[in-house]
Amino acid sequence: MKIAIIGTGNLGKSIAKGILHSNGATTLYLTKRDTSELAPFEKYGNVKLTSDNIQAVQESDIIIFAVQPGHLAKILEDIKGSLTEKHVLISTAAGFPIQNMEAIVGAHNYILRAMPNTAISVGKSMTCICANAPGQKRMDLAQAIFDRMGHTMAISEELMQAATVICASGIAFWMRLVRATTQGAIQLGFDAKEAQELAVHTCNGAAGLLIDSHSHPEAEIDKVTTPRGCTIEGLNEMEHQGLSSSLIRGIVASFEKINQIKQM
Ligand SMILES: NC(=O)C1=CN([C@@H]2O[C@H](COP(=O)(O)OP(=O)(O)OC[C@H]3O[C@@H](n4cnc5c(N)ncnc54)[C@H](O)[C@@H]3O)[C@@H](O)[C@H]2O)C=CC1
Ligand SMILES: O=C(O)[C@@H]1CCC=N1
Repeated sequence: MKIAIIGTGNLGKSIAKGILHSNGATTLYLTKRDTSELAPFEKYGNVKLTSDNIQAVQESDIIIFAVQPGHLAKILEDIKGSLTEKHVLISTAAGFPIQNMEAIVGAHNYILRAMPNTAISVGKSMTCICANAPGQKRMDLAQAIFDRMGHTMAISEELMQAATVICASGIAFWMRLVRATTQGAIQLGFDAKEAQELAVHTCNGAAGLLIDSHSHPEAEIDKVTTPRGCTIEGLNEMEHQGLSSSLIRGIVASFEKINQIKQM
């Protein structure tokens, strides 16, 4: 599989690492206006670095656009003359609708949007994907690529903004919860390194319980909460302080913001 990542910044580098660690590409083009920062990728034999987007497109089958939304239209204009029927276009640009891509390159192309998160670099991204009508024929291919780097879900485009908040911004939200747990553990006597280890692996275990058993969080909570015990005491105090409410309000605020700053 010949893949190009157009615009290898924060997310593009994470995707590149995920593809390389999952052996997901025979050739991987990474483009950036100044490629010097991408030098660490040169150690991989199948990686080619270039600032020439047209060359990367011509020599690849799957094109992943990981540029800021404001740069995408110009790049699509630049490369549209090099597109052939083999190309599958996948954009990660938040808030740049498929319709706008179609208006530039043509609605006959396979056009998809993917919203991975930065955990793609360690093969654990939650990636939501949607496609235009022709692109539906390439959904399986796109899901196969991103499934190698985590978990995927096909969604309708109208939910892409919500998916961005829950999955992409969600990494930051979960990090803050882990940090708060770590701070609590330090207050209880663990050193910072131990505290983070405890927090991270407990978080991983909680997610693992839900992923493997498909059970409901409250069912797992019921198994832990001894009547008159310490867990329910802590949980109820967290809720008195607004834990669930603050998370939900934060998610809604994030969603309102993304709808203000993005086009769709
Ligand atoms: N899923 C996620 O977790 C996240 C997604 N995003 C979305 O992903 C996209 C990329 O975000 P970041 O990686 O944070 O941005 P970034 O600014 O770090 O990376 C974009 C890269 O594109 C390069 N670039 C700009 N114009 C170019 C051109 N003409 N040719 C080649 N390269 C060019 C820039 O030099 C830069 O390195 C954005 O649309 C953003 O909305 C952003 C952050 C997180
Ligand atoms: O914070 C943001 O606006 C971008 C989109 C999703 C993650 N980062």
